[in-house]
Amino acid sequence: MEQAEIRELISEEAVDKRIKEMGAQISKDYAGKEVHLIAILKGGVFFACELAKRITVPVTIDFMSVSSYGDSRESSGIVKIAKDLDEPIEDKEVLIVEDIIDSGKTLNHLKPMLLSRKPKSIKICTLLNKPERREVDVEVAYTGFDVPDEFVVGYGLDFAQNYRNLPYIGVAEE
Ligand SMILES: O=P(O)(O)OC[C@H]1O[C@H](OP(=O)(O)OP(=O)(O)O)[C@H](O)[C@@H]1O
Ligand SMILES: Nc1nc2[nH]cnc2c(=O)[nH]1
Ligand SMILES: [Mg+2]
Repeated sequence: MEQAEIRELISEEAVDKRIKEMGAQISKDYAGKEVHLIAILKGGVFFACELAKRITVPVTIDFMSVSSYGDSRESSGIVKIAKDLDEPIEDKEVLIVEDIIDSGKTLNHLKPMLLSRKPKSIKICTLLNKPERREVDVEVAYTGFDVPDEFVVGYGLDFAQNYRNLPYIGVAEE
């Protein structure tokens, strides 16, 4: 495995605290409704599971596998769907859950595709957002943290498939 130095950017405590706040906000916004989480594999799953535990309205969850980075630090620009959802989303209040929005290409591709399946509503929730790198516009309803233009790892985010299991957010130094 390629070794990288990991510098802590956001501590485990800060991430956990922010996820609790996001869960409380989502519970308030979806009061009286059910929320259907769509976790984007692989990275989004770690955050989605923690977030789901902090939401107090009824929650269902489904998974979709989309990947454009492969083992690289740069997006290939080609968004590959490796696994589709198991369930239809028609008439559901859908919340797409991502670990990071970087260029925006993944969600720019995914959102119209999911909208064509006629959900009642569709919103995006991301743990991390990298605004400096945005190439296409994406409307984000819930953001955990804005991060600088550095390659971050941990909490689901990988570098060549490693480091997803770190309980904090770090930067993989060159
Ligand atoms: O805004 P973008 O530039 O499209 O980048 C964001 C996407 O990149 C990462 O996925 P990746 O392709 O690395 O797949 P993975 O979650 O399986 O690692 C991340 O989980 C987002 O889905
Ligand atoms: N691990 C990781 N994956 C990404 N995908 C898009 N941006 C990033 C990033 O900064 N880190
Ligand atoms: Mg990745």
